[in-house]
Amino acid sequence: MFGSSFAQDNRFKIPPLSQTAFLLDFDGTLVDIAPTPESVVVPPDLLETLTHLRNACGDALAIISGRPIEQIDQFLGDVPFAVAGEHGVAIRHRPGGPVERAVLPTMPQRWLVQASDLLATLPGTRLEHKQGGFVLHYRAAPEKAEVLRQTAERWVRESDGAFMLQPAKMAWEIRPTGVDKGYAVSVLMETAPFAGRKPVFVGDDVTDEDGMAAVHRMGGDFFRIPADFPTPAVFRAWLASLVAGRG
Ligand SMILES: O=P(O)(O)OC[C@H]1O[C@H](O[C@H]2O[C@H](CO)[C@@H](O)[C@H](O)[C@H]2O)[C@H](O)[C@@H](O)[C@@H]1O
Repeated sequence: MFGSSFAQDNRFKIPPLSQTAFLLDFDGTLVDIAPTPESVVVPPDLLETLTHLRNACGDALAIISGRPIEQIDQFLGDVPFAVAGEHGVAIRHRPGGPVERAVLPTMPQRWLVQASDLLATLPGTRLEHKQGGFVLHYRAAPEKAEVLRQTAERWVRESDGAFMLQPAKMAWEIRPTGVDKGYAVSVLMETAPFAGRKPVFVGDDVTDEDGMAAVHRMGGDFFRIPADFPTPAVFRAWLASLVAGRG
């Protein structure tokens, strides 16, 4: 029902696809949130929709994720043209191109050891290691959120601004300060095929707000799940309606 009303709703009006650049978050936006990072399911028709979208917008399709780029590759293959991972730390401008990594502070290995030891005592929690930081997941043990937050805050405090605590969905992430999703959007929008187009960012989480702020500064549009699209499925239906010419 929602899908058939996009064309009538001015909130969802965007420029012709030939003048638009799409910068899309992954978890909770393109795909539904799953119990664990690796159990996410890419719906069969999503790859087809994104392929049509990329063709229609002259390759100006990027995924801007908190995940490492390699994980996005595992889920989406070479369907997106550009990928930014780890909240903007890593950027690949084109398929098969080099991954550019921002030069940022190195995380003390001691934190990782301490995190690993702590989580071993907290059933239901899990540690996700990234190149520049790590995530403390508590989706299966929500009662552990507070103890994990307090511990993570101590690490961040002792880093004297070099690292930050990123609130995430049922998780806390320790990540280096200095770049964010807004940085990734700005960098990508400087070069072809993105430059000169109107950016559209879609996301669902706190980390996406930097991307939204960046496109807003550039005169672009942003949409949020669930405020604009109640679920990733409705967002996917909007994308499908765009490529079908009904957006
Ligand atoms: O920026 P995103 O592409 O949205 O990635 C954000 C984080 O997503 C993953 O964690 C979240 O999604 C999992 C799968 O649905 C879920 O199990 C977990 O509770 C969520 O926090 C991923 O694991 C992180 O690395 C990303 O930063």
